[in-house]
Amino acid sequence: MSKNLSIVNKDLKEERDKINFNVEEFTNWFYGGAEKVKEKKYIENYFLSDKDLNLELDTSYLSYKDKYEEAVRRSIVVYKKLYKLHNEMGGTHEDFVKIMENLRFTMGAINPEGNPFVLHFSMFALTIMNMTNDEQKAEWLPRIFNCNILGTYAQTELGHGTYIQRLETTATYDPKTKEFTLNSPTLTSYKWWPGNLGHTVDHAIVMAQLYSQGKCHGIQPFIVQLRDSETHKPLPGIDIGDIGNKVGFQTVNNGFLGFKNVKVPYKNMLMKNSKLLEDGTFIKPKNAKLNYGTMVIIRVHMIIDAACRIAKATTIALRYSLVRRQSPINPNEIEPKIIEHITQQNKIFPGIAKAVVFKCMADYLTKLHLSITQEGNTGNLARMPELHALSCCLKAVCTNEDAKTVEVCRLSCGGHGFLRSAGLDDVYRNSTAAQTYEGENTVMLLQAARFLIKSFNEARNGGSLTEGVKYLFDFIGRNGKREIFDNSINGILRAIQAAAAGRTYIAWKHIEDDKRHNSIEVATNLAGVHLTKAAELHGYVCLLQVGIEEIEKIIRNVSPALGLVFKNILELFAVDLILNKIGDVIQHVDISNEDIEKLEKQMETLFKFFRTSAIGVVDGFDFSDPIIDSTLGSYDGNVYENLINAARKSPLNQEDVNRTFHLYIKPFMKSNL
Ligand SMILES: CCCCCCCC/C=C\CCCCCCCCCCCCCC(=O)SCCNC(=O)CCNC(=O)[C@H](O)C(C)(C)COP(=O)(O)OP(=O)(O)OC[C@H]1O[C@@H](n2cnc3c(N)ncnc32)[C@H](O)[C@@H]1OP(=O)(O)O
Ligand SMILES: Cc1cc2nc3c(=O)[nH]c(=O)nc-3n(C[C@H](O)[C@H](O)[C@H](O)COP(=O)(O)OP(=O)(O)OC[C@H]3O[C@@H](n4cnc5c(N)ncnc54)[C@H](O)[C@@H]3O)c2cc1C
Repeated sequence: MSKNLSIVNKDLKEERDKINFNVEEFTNWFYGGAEKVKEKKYIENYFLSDKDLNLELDTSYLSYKDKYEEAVRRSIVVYKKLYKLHNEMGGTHEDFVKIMENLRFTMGAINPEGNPFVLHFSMFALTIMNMTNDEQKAEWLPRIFNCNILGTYAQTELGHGTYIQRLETTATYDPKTKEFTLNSPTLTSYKWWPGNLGHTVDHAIVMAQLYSQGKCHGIQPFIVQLRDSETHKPLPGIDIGDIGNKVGFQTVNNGFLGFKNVKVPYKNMLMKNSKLLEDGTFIKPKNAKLNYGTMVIIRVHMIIDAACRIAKATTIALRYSLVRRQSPINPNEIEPKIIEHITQQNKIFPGIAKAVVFKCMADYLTKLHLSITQEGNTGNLARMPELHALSCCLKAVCTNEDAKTVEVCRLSCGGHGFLRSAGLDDVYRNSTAAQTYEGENTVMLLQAARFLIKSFNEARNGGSLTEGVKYLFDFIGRNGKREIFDNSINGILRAIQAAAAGRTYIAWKHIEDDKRHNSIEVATNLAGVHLTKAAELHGYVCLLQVGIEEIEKIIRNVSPALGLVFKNILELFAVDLILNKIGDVIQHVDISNEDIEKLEKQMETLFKFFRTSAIGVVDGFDFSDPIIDSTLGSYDGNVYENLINAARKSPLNQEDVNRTFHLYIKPFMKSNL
């Protein structure tokens, strides 16, 4: 399934013949074991081989409306099959999640501009699973699971996305009727952005300010029916629609929603955390931020999405760079594969390393999330802020890197990279959307910085710190002296830690100085640029630290040949990182010009070693051709044939003379102006 049967381009074959490790072993690591790879391939093939999907149709040429309708049609084909497969597998919840997780990437090939049901199968279902009491679970989960109702997560409004405390939608409780009345009191209170809301779903989790007994109790989640179950017409008092064309996500059907005196029964307020008694008495949750839980889960999931987008983009860029020839390096020699230009290696190899390190981080964060959630279920919420800060920080750093890397990959494919058929445009659009949704990245970094500043104060006062920020103690312990650089992987980690701690100190000092003339909030705002830089550096510390720990474990468990590749990848990530952050490092680390030159030389040596392994690693990401969906990145490397074949499918090429010639061009040419 994953390899097509055409003859492989000879340059690419020659590269593959030189691979000196077992690609399958790498694939098994990337997907969590041979069994999981088998499962992934089976699920992929199960869906993608279905002729009813009509994947031959290039939806990018369709109109906005036709794109949406085709996306809905294809999704229904997929979801019907999903339920069939789920039954065949045994029908457990774990089976369902297994299929969903594999389907995430397959879905990208089926609906490249987004899935009109994604919110139902993620945020809507997860919110009901995690924020309801037992009765509510019993009422809603079967209907959600069977898709008798379809839902989304409606939080963001026209006026507020970031500062959710100031959302304006109101839900006013009347104990006499035991109902809430939902209203959108202003234009800016209209819900705006929720995925699948426009014309697809009939229910939503609505985040609204709860008013009871004359008081506002902050934002709470409500499950609200929006459309009639038979006719799909908006229910009375509901003003709903699609928000229109966007930079990407064209078929996600993001919508707007206004309420005018919409009645919602008492039982529809999600009551796992906050509670409202029938008489209208409000009972606060143990931690008000528990209502932000679904966002945390999705931020954790977004790290693996970023890793996979980078993996896909680098696969395309590298395969293309191994078959494209241009510009002789020695004037009298034949034109080399463009990968021989060292600048091309510099564009692509660090990206491949990032995909691997981000995957390590995604695994780590998923385990951490599970363990902190289990603690939470026993009533221990102590580590919630740590998870919140870490997930915000890494969501921002990984999606920023993702968007940057995908764009560099596009540039590395020259002109052909600008073609839609190269397959990089949808990846880029999804990457850049991820920089904004689930928390705008600057805002996410500022949340992480809050945690850093708190930890810094804790460290100064001799308190205790969580594992991930213990490096702040080292900085304080050095008492103003700089960290001495040593050119080992741990030396690089210590240098990045020193830079992160140093920048945290600068931000902290900025706040302390400004506090003398301003409120703490104003002082914090004035230190904002330093705070975001500190949080970003902290994100890189986490990535490198987890990368080192995880890759050391991996090396102990894989063959020596693959172990060397992992070592090479880790060093590539580390050296690329320190060279990119050298300005911050110089400020806080005793590093000489010779050290920097050595690092630059080391990078060249690392490239040389990675030159032969790179194709094995990207093949090991194991994207099948339908998933890679790229004229430049297919397994066979027949890029020129692919390009001309794709061009011939342009709707304009289906006739040799377009009617505009007779309608406009010819009369214009004959008019003598
Ligand atoms: C059919 C059934 C199927 C079921 C199967 C399910 C299986 C699923 C399998 C896989 C699913 C994965 C699928 C993944 C695909 C996902 C695709 C998604 C597509 C797109 C979705 C996009 C969705 C959205 O965008 S939704 C909207 C998101 N909105 C935001 O992110 C808003 C950002 N703003 C905020 O989060 C907050 O406003 C804030 C955190 C920035 C600030 O909040 P605040 O004002 O209330 O706080 P303060 O600034 O006053 O105080 C900060 C204080 O609070 C602490 N804090 C904040 N948040 C938390 C938290 N979450 N936990 C703990 N603590 C928190 C913080 O630490 C600060 O503490 P201090 O001590 O410093 O005060
Ligand atoms: C593709 C996509 C899908 C989405 N899907 C959903 C969905 O399903 N459900 C849903 O509810 N929402 C959804 N959203 C909304 C999304 O979560 C918000 O757009 C996002 O949280 C950012 O909020 P905002 O639009 O209010 O930006 P703003 O907060 O207005 O940001 C504008 C600028 O102001 C800056 N800024 C704002 N506050 C601060 C601050 N405190 N400090 C410093 N700078 C600040 C930001 O950094 C940014 O540069 C989606 C958005 C997109 C793009």
